[in-house]
Amino acid sequence: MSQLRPERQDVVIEARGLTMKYGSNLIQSNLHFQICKGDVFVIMGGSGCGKSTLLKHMIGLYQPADGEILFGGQSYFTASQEQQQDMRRRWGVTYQGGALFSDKTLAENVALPLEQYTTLTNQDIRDMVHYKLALVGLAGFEEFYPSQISGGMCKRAGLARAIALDPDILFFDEPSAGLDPLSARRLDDLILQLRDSTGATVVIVTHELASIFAIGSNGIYLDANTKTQLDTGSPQTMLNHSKHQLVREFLSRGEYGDE
Ligand SMILES: Nc1ncnc2c1ncn2[C@@H]1O[C@H](COP(=O)(O)OP(=O)(O)OP(=O)(O)O)[C@@H](O)[C@H]1O
Repeated sequence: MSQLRPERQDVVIEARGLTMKYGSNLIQSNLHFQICKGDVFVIMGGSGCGKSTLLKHMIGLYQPADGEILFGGQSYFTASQEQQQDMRRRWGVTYQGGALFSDKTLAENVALPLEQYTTLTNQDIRDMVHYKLALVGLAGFEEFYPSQISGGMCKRAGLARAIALDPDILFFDEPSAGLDPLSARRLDDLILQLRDSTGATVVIVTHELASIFAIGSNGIYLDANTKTQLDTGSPQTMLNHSKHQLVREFLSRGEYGDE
C-alpha cells in the first residue's frame, strides 16, 4: 500500500477506504489519499483504470460502494440537501471539451451558474461574466457561440464557467485532451495562474505527462489490474522513489522502470 502523507491541518479532501463499483463491477477498492489546500492533485493511471470514475465520485455523481470521501470532514452523501447545495456551489467542474451549451453564447454559458446560485443583478452578472472571460483570455468573445471558436478557446470558456462562483475546488477531466502541445501548455499555465490567484485546490484527470510534471503537486496512481492505488504523493517523488516499477514506467514513458 502506498504511503499517506502525514496528517496536515489544511486537508481539503480525504478518501478513506473508498471503493467504487458500477453495479457488481468493481472499479477500484480501498483508496486512501489526502488533498491539501492549494494542491494540484493529479489522478493518473492507464486507460480504463477508473480515473474519471474517481472524479465523478468526488463531485457526488456516484455514491461510493464502500468507504467515503470527506470535504473538510463532511461526506457529501451524509450531508443535508442544503449542505450539498453549498458544497456544489464551492466546486467548479470542467469536463472534456469544455462541455459548453452550443446554443448559448460564451457569456450566456458563463452566466448560468451565477443565475442559478446567486441573487446578483443582471448588470452584476454581465460584469462578472466579462471579468471571468477576461481572466481566461477571452475578453471580447462574449457574444461568440462555441462553434465559432477553437477547441482551446472552448476549454478556456469552460474554465471561465467553472470559476464563475469563485470555487474552492476546481475539478478537471482531461482538460488538455485534443489540444496541440502549445495550447496544452498554455492551459496548464492558466490552471496554475487561477490556482494562485484564487487559492483554489485543483483536482485533475490527465494522461499528459508534461502536464503531470508541470502542474501536479500531489496525486494518485490507480492500477487497472489490481484495482487499487499503487501510490500517492507528488509525481516527481513517485517517479524517483515509487517502489512500484509500473508507476516509474508510467511516469517516464517506460524509460525508468527497471528494478
Ligand atoms: N457509467 C458507467 N457505467 C458502467 N461502467 C462504466 C461507466 N463509466 C465507466 N465505466 C467503466 O468503468 C471503467 C473505468 O472507466 P473510467 O472512464 O473511469 O476510466 P478512465 O481511467 O477514466 O479511462 P480513460 O483513461 O480511458 O479515459 C471502464 O471499464 C468503463 O468501461
